This record gives sequence, structure tokens and C-alpha cells, in this order.
Amino acid sequence: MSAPGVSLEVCNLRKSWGATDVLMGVDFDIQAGGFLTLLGPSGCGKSTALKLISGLEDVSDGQILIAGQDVTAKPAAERNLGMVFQNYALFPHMSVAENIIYGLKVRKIPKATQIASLKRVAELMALSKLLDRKPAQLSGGQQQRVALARVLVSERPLVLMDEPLSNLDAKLRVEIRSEIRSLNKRLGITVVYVTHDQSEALSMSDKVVLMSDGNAVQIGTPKDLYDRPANTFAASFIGTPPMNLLAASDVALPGWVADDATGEQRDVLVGVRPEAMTLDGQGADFRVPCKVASVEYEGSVFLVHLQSQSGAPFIVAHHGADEPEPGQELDVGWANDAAHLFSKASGQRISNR
Ligand SMILES: Nc1ncnc2c1ncn2[C@@H]1O[C@H](COP(=O)(O)OP(=O)(O)OP(=O)(O)O)[C@@H](O)[C@H]1O
Repeated sequence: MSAPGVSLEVCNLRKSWGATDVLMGVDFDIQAGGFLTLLGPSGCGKSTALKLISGLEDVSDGQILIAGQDVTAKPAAERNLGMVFQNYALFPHMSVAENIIYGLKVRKIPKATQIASLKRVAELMALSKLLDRKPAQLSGGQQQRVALARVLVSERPLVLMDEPLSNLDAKLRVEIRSEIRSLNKRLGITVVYVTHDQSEALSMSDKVVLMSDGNAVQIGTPKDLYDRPANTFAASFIGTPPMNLLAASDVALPGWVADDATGEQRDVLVGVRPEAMTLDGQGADFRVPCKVASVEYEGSVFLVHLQSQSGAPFIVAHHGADEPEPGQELDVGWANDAAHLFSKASGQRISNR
């Protein structure tokens, strides 16, 4: 049942609905067996990109290559891919077993092969004991595993998934996302995954395409996006809580505004992740006097909301046992290499560590 994956390449993908441009010319690719995630806020165009890849919608312009073959003009049925949606789309009147092998039946695969494939996939997805049940007799997580099993049994080398975990509770989401990731690695199928959840994207993907308003804002490994956000949008979208973005004047940082190339003074925003700041300023290259506004207890961490002397708000993720008090005055600190610089005018990254 091991289906070797295929590569996918998308070039200058454009889509307009009437006068509304939804995809503005997006390029990305993923190698065979890779896991690519389209990540971005609601309405940025990620589901549209997936529909174009699947063939459920026609492109306005651009090219889609699967295994190096141009499939842009091919109907969905000829693209040899599987899809998993947010709402599982199981047939309520069919048993789990019938749901899983439905596609094989339609394709008139011999009965003995259907049964053998069903057995293998049911074991893989821990569904063997549930095969006689109807979908309504399953939990949300079990239903989602049936939807995944149905795609896996079809042995497609490329599987598209559109927010498949968003109906599940937090614990199940974490369990099933690691299951999907390990299936991708074990079976070698290529996965293109859509989510607005950055932690899902970071934890599962080989490559992330971060989208905003129909454009790919940054493409890279999860670590690239976290360590070197290309602009303030990427800095704010990746990481929980998001990166603090402070005007240099708020944190009293003179001399940080000279452009490396031209030497010109530029207004910058200083970005520092909450987890890269300390409350005691010990060993820090920069220190900023500030006041505690409020404290959120999150179990493993205190999220300390602070205000600089100029009134700028920011957050520090504090792992110490001591709980800061609202009103307390502190020197927050960070290391030189924890700071990211962005142009205040364009939002683009202007300094690299
Ligand atoms: N069939 C359609 N006709 C007209 N506009 C559409 C159609 N489908 C999507 N859109 C618009 O295209 C834009 C992108 O939608 P899309 O579903 O791709 O976004 P998304 O990033 O997947 O968002 P979400 O996470 O909310 O699903 C939205 O503004 C949406 O209203």
C-alpha cells in the first residue's frame, strides 16, 4: 500500500472571482514525499489555492505541475490525488468499512483487493474494532481517522488537506496531527495542508507558505519563519504570543537606525520574541525600564504584560517560579542577537542576525 509521493510545483498561480483578485500570482513547490502547508489568516486565499491544485476550480492564470507534468488543464479526476476536508464528508448511512472502501468500489477494484486494503488501513489507523459502526456512533477524532483512512486506501501519491482538524478538541488535534505527520513520513505520500493555525503549521511541515491577501509573504522551513521573519506580518503571525514590535524610541535604542548599506538613518521597529526577553535583565545586552500591567498564568509560563516608560505595551514569557506583581517596576532585557529589525515604513526585515 506504500504509495511513493510525487512532486508538486505551482507557478504564478492567479485566481479572480469576477472583479475580485483572490490569488495574485503565487509560486511554491514541494518535493516528492514532502509536507507543505499553506498558512494564513481567514480569507487570504489558501483554500482557493488548494481547490486550484485539486482541479475543483479553474485557474485564472498560472501553471500546476504534478510529478513534473502540467495538469493545469486536466479535470480533477485525472490528477490522481486525494482530498480530506474539515467536515470529513462521510456517508452517514454507510458503515465505517463501507465508507473507507467506497472509492475502491466505484473504481471496481476486485473485492479481495478491497478487503485486503481495508484490513491494512484499518490497522494503520487503529479502526479495526470500529468497522461495523456508522459515523454517528464515532467521536469526532474517530470520524476524522475514517476520512484519513479513506484517502490512504486509495493510495494517491498526493493528498490535499483543508483544515482537517479544525472540528476537533485541542488534545485530539495534537494527537491526529502527529498521526498525519507520521503517515506522511512512513508512506512517503506528498501532503499539501491548509491551516490558519501557526502551531499546526510549525509542528507538521517541511515547508510553509505564509500567505496574506492572495500573496505568498514568506516561504521556508518552520525554523526559517520563526527565526527570520521576512516582515512584520510574518513576525506577528508566527509564535504565541506573537513577537513584540517596538519603536526604537520606545526602548531607547539610539544608533540602531543606520541602514547597513547606505548609512542613512531609518525608522525601525525592533522585534523581540516574548520568550527571548528576561525580567531581571541579567546578562542582557539591552535593558528597558518598564512596569508590569498584568500577569496571565498559563501553567508552564507566566505571560507578563508590561509597559515601557513611553507607554508601549509588550509581553514577556516568564518561566521563573516568582510571579511578578502588577505595578512592579522592572528592567526587561534581551540579548543583541534576539532582536530583529524591520523598516517602520515598509514592514520589511532590514537587518539580519
Ligand atoms: N466561489 C467564490 N466566489 C467568490 N469569492 C470567493 C469564492 N470562494 C472564495 N472567495 C473569496 O476569496 C477569498 C479567499 O477565500 P479562501 O476560501 O481561499 O480563503 P482562506 O484563506 O481559505 O480562508 P478561510 O480560512 O476562511 O477558509 C475570500 O475573500 C473569499 O470570500
